[in-house]
Order: sequence, then structure tokens, then C-alpha cells
Amino acid sequence: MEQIDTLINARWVIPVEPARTVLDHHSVAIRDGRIVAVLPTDEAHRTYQADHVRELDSHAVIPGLINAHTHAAMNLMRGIADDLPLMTWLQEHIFPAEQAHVSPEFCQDGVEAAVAEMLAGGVTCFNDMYFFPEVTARVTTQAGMRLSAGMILIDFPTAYADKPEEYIEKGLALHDAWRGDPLVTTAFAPHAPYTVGEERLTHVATLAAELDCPVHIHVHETADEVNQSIATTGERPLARLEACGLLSPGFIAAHMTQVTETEIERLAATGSHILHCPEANMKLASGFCPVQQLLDAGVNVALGTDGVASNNDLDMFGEMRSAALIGKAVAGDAAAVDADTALAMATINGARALGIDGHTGSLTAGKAADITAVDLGALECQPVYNPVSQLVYSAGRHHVSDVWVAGRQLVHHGDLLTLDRDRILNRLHAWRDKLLPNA
Ligand SMILES: CSC[C@H]1O[C@@H](n2cnc3c(O)ncnc32)[C@H](O)[C@@H]1O
Ligand SMILES: [Zn+2]
Repeated sequence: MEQIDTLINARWVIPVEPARTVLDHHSVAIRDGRIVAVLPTDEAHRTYQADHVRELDSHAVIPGLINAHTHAAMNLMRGIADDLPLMTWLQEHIFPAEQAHVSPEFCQDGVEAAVAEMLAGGVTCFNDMYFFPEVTARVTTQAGMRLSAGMILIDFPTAYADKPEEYIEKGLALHDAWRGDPLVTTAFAPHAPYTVGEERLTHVATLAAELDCPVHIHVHETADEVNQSIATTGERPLARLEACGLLSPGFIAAHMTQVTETEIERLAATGSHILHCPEANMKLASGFCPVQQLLDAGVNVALGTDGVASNNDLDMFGEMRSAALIGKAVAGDAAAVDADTALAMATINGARALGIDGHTGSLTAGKAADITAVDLGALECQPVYNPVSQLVYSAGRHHVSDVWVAGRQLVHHGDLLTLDRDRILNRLHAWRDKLLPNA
């Protein structure tokens, strides 16, 4: 018998790689934070002696979900300014509230709330863009979660940095401080083509190539953004970004609701990635991303919630369902963005976009044991003909029972093992009183 740390015995294991595979009565064997094997449960019993065994008789076990576009600390601003279009929301409400309140303490409490919400909802990794990313990295790793931390850049002074040079300097210090960490990678995160000048974007492209880091940016979120750019520069934002040298396998563009046939070809040819945020796009009436068209052209599309001030939650089950439903409506085809595709977008496609698919994103021997268990035993999830269909169209984040990141159990029977819910709630109440004048 081979000694391992943990054996998870599940009704179904859905590894995501190979695609469209459902394994009945299978187990995941874990040692030293990594998946040793995915194998039939009867064979696992004959092969492994485990320190911990988790029996999940009515559960689907899937790769931990990857929220590929967040502003985690904005969890302090849930519902602060609703039912507004992007630019009114951002410039008249969010930026002023951030100028008044954002600090390391704000980020500490906001990120802790976001990490608790995401872990309880089966998310094991997120790609963040927000002020004080060093605080985000500390809080996230203390809770045991995986993170792609944004080295942010915006062309105006904030509590985080005064000048573009200072943003870059702080970003590079973050990159150095976390290099080699098992849970943290870094990505350049210039805010958007309308808030960061081309000289800076070109500099970011050079640094990103040197350091082999992705570049995470909001792009073509609305038709107005594209029209403004054409009016002032004669070019669409994506063309300007390409001229800055940004389009590449490291380019990860959030939103992309406006995209021409030629742009789809350029995105595919350069190996760029799209971070689809269907719920935030609907809530701000920003537009619809043609996901199936992008996928058919060979563009990798991952899934993100955006921040809770524009969603208003960090629920990747809701996001998968929304992506599948809107994907069909936009394509005019019920077969578009099917359930397996939505699950892949929320797992392996996110890992590919962040450049960490060698380590996570699927239940594959050798990868980190980033795992989510979803109980499909509830009445509202029965009967089960196809567990992937159930995960995307019927189940919700409240059906998540267990979560592991790098083999460490962080959620057990729905309880957060590394975070204090009551303390987080108290902090949320205190911040609500401070931010009330901005609501
Ligand atoms: C430079 S830190 C990130 C910055 O982005 C703002 N933000 C949040 N959601 C969106 C969105 O959907 N579009 C554009 N900008 C967004 C956030 O408030 C921070 O200021
Ligand atoms: Zn965003």
C-alpha cells in the first residue's frame, strides 16, 4: 500500500482534462499538495493508505474554480451604486469613494471578505486588479488561497501611488517579493486604454515580455469606450494596444463586448485571452461578448465576476450559468456555450489565461490539488442524468461542501477552516458606516 495524505472518494469526478469526461465512483489521491492519481475508488482502496479519507457519496468533484477577473477589496462596496451605466458608475461614484477611503486597512478587510465568499463558493484562485496588491497577496495566502496579483497602473494619483513610475516601482517590488511562491503569481494590470497612456502601455509590454508576466486590462467594455477612442485618436482601443506591442499569449483582456471579425482574427493569431464577465456586463448594460464566435476562432475565453460593486457577488456558479445562457442567446443557437464549455471556462481556461495551467485548472496527476466538491444530493439537483449539466444549470454555490487548495483543506462541510466569519462580518459592518456618505 502506498502512503498518501488525502483520498477523496466521490460519486463523480469531473477532471475537465480530458474534456467532456465524467468518471463514476472515482477517487482523487493527494500527496504533498499534489494530485498523485485519479482512479476508480475500488482500485484506490487497494492501492493507497491515506491519513485523511473524505467520502463524498452524492458529490461531483471538480477542479477548483478560477475567478479570472476581480477587484477583491471592492467587497466593501457591494451595492454602493447600482443601476448605472459604466462611466457614471465609475467616475461619479466608484472613483470618488476610492479616493476617499482606499487604504491598506480597507484592502485587508475587503479582500478577507472576498476570499471568504469565494472559498465558500468553490473558488480556489482569482486574478485581481486593485490597490495595495501586497495586502491582497498577504491576506489571500494566509487563508491558503491561490492568487494572480495585479501590478496595477493608472494615470492619476491615488492613496497607493502618486505617479506612473511609482505604480511600476511598487509592482516590480511585488513581483520580486512573491517570485517563486507556490500560491502567488503576478500580472501587470494597467487599468484600461482610456486611463493609461500609450507610452506607459508600451513600457508595460516590454516589462511583461522581460519578466514573462501576463498583462491584465479592461478592454472594449462598452461601445462608448470604442467610440471615444475613435473620436480622439482615429483608432479602436484594441488597435492601439496592438501598436503598443501588447497582443500576445500573455495578453488577458477583460470584457471585450465590442469585437469585429478582424479583431477576433488578431486575438486568435496573437494567442490573446478574453476574460468574460457576463453578469457585470449585463448589470452595467455594457454589452454582450460573442463568446462562441471567439471560441470557434480558437481564442481562449475564461470567466470572471468583476468586483461586487458591479455584479453584485463573486459567485462563479451564477457566472457559469449566465455565461451559458447568454452565450446561447447571443449566438442564436441553443448548442452554443454548452455546460462542459462553461465549466472549462471557469477552470482550465482561467488557468491558461493566467499562465498557470501546468499547475492547476484540471484534476490531472502532477498538478496542485486545487479541488471543489459539490453536493448534488439535494432535491433541487435531482435526478442526475448528467452531473455537468447539474453543476451549470441547477446547482449553486450553496451546494459546495469542501474545498482544497494545494492539498490543504480550506472548506469542510461548508465551514471556512482558515477564516473567522464573525470577525469579517464585524469589519464589513464598520466599513458600511464609514462609506455610507458615498452611497
Ligand atoms: C487600478 S485598480 C482597478 C480599478 O478598476 C476599477 N473598476 C472596477 N470595475 C471596473 C470595470 O468594470 N471597468 C473599469 N474599471 C473598473 C476599480 O474601481 C479600480 O479603480
Ligand atoms: Zn473590472
